Amino acid sequence: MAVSIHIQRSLSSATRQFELNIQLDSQAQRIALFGPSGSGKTLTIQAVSGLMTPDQGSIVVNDTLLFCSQKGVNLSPQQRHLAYLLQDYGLFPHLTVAQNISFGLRKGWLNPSKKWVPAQAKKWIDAFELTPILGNYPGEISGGQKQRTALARALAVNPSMLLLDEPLAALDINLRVKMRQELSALQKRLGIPSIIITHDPEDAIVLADEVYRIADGRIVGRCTPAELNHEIQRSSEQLLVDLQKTSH
Ligand SMILES: Nc1ncnc2c1ncn2[C@@H]1O[C@H](COP(=O)(O)OP(=O)(O)OP(=O)(O)O)[C@@H](O)[C@H]1O
Repeated sequence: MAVSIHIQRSLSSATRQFELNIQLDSQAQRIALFGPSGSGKTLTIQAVSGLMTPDQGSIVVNDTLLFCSQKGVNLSPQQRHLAYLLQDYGLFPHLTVAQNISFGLRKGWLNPSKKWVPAQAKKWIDAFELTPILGNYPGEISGGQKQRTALARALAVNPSMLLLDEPLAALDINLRVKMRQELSALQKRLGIPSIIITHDPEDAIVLADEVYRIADGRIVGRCTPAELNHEIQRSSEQLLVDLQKTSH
């Protein structure tokens, strides 16, 4: 994948001002934006998906110009053909699992009927073993099933890229480890490019080929997952040494 993000956006509320200034060029298939809460991860991924319009700059994904302030280009989220998996999965609570998955494939504005399952959706329902819960509502299924439902909905429209916003944050620790491995296997199987945003180093290590650090609205560094892993291990060893020192 080739991604080029060069964007600026100023945001101000009554109490604070935030400057987003992202400069990123990558050829990696799987990218992680890794940084603390409030660093600008969501704003960046929203700009790529078309949900937030930068004040200026450009965004190119695989030779397609998605946004360019100079040329007056700003494709709608639908025109961008990207799948955006939200942190809380964004499932419609009043629609069944089957209806949620079929939602993006419906023709017209009406909700999909409870019986209609298009072929593109069927493929993902089988892949994620969702058949037994097709008639259930989001409130009646587990966290892992919600995530698989949201993924099936995102993938059913045949996107050219997958945008993942803290995809594991809502899961408990055991399920998180399992779903991280499942997601990694899925990335490899599909070969679909992805951008994941996360504050969890484990996500970045397992789900990316290239890690971009983000802080205060800027990209402040780049490393490989192996380098990040090494750094995390070193700092936890150091923490252990410090703890031993203070306990003597
Ligand atoms: N409409 C807005 N007006 C003013 N400030 C905003 C607005 N939207 C976002 N911000 C600020 O921009 C900053 C970056 O927000 P963003 O949601 O991108 O952070 P994040 O890195 O995704 O954080 P988290 O991991 O907590 O989701 C935050 O400090 C936030 O308060």
